[in-house]
Amino acid sequence: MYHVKEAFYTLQGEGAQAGRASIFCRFSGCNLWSGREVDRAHAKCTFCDTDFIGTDGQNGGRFATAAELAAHINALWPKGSANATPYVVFTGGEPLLQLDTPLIDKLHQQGFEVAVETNGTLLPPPGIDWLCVSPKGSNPLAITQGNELKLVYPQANALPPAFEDLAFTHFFLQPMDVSPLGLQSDTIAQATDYCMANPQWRLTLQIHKIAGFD
Ligand SMILES: C[S@@+](CC[C@H](N)C(=O)[O-])C[C@H]1O[C@@H](n2cnc3c(N)ncnc32)[C@H](O)[C@@H]1O
Ligand SMILES: Nc1nc2[nH]cc(C(=O)O)c2c(=O)[nH]1
Ligand code: SF4
Ligand SMILES: [Mg+2]
Repeated sequence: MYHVKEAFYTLQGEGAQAGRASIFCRFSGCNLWSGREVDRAHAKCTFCDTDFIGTDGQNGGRFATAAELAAHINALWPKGSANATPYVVFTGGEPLLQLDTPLIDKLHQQGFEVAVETNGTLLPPPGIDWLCVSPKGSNPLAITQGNELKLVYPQANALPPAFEDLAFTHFFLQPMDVSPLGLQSDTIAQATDYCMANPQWRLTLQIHKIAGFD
């Protein structure tokens, strides 16, 4: 049984694929936080910007089989876009708690490229077409290679030099959005300064928040 918080058609807002039309499938649940505000301060990941509890979001629900969830995702992709490769981004919560080979296979059969946004602490199933790893504090990485490493910045226990020799094609700093924490801090300026001083790193901004879409 797959538990999906929400699923929607939008543009990828982050990283090297920013601007690309995408179905986002947000799985429920995470291994680093319960998702409850009362637990945030003591969680293994404390700055999350996302509600991933339950299955009550837009197009959310419980799906008994890979075929059912793949069909649900396929129905959200616009018809008559024959020159674009359909693209689905699995996120969460932590998608590697639920994403499996049968679901990836079904999506490939339907012509989709499959992307994943993960905290990197769990091993992925084979067949993922675009893997984005976003380390969280001192939580050990199980994944040390992929397409992009997207580090939320700054994090006291996850400094960029700890990651810069890993086998990723792209290295991004994403300024921490501290508004979910009720804080104010110029993390965009801090990330900008770091990328200018350390050119291996590129700045990525969350364009969906700037532009005002999901
Ligand atoms: C909500 S997470 C879900 C996927 C996975 N659990 C992970 O952490 O990568 C999606 C993306 O949002 C990023 N993110 C979460 N909270 C953020 C924040 N407050 N500011 C900037 N990026 C954030 C994560 O690092 C990750 O790249
Ligand atoms: N537009 C848009 N792009 C995104 N890229 C990563 C997101 C995520 O929450 O994983 C996200 C999201 O929530 N919305
Ligand atoms: S690991 Fe990802 S989903 Fe889980 S709490 Fe952290 S940012 Fe949110
Ligand atoms: Mg998000």
